[in-house]
Amino acid sequence: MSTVLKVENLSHRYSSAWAIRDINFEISQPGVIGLLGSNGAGKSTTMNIICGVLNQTEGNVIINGINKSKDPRLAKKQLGFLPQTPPVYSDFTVQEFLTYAADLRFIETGKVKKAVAEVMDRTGITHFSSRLIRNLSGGYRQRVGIAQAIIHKPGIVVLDEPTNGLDPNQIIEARKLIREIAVDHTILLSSHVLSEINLLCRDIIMIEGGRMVFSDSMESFNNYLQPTTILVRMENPPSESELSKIPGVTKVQFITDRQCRIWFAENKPVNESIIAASIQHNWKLQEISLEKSVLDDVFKQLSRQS
Ligand SMILES: Nc1ncnc2c1ncn2[C@@H]1O[C@H](COP(=O)(O)OP(=O)(O)OP(=O)(O)O)[C@@H](O)[C@H]1O
Repeated sequence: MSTVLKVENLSHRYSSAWAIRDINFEISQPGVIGLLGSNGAGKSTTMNIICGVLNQTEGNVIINGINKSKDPRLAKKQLGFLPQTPPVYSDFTVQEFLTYAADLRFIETGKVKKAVAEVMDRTGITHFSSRLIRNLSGGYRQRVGIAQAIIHKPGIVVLDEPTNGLDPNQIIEARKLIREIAVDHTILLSSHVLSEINLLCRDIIMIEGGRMVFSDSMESFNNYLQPTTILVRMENPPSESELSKIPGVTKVQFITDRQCRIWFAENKPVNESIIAASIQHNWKLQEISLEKSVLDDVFKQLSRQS
């Protein structure tokens, strides 16, 4: 399948410091690709460059074979963008705003009406077509934001933290819509929340401190996450110091009277030793489960390796 987006040696320097250095990746088929990074990692800078809002200091962005620096207008035609704050005008109705967006995206005048109707249907906002955007809920405003990003049927859609600021129900709805759109679009979606990327994305690109530290399938990322702690619940638990004596245990912390979290040395889970000790001392084990690394630990591990 042909490459939809290629990012080559991308670096950007704001006045005082480098925000991103040497980012490289290639995306070639429909689906959602996650751009994961903590706050300040460089996600927005990368996305703003890809979408032509910012010019990179070094490197290339090639969209559907078109180099963004050489032919920005044609490159932009291949791309839809929803920035962190939806670029919607509160005093426009949904229909007026999308008609305006169609114009900005160079859709031929005779085809605008149909494009607006189609995209409202696709994003589930037809019933609000005459409503002022200022009177829409955050979730529907976000739908309008997504609609303007796909109205011209671009090859790639870039969504910068699209579920940020939405309530839990709106988040579920937004994810559903993103999955639907991903059936025939390639979506690059940023988030600082691993679980969000995990739920939505086929592949993951992770940046930290402006550098790319991981790029592979979500499946191999999940395999990479090693368990580092065990959550244990016992009806008759021993003291913290007694648990700490089990070989391999590095730290014990009680969360409630009967539940504790146990840390162990890297790659050496101590679950079997805990089960054996519980039987021996009648601690009455009720629950034991391995917990995978928290995102901060993953960032640290991957950053160290790069
Ligand atoms: N206009 C700017 N001028 C100077 N430095 C900037 C500017 N915009 C961003 N930066 C810096 O560049 C780095 C990357 O910022 P960026 O906004 O791309 O990160 P991010 O991963 O999108 O973070 P967030 O999730 O908080 O938006 C940060 O250190 C940030 O402080």
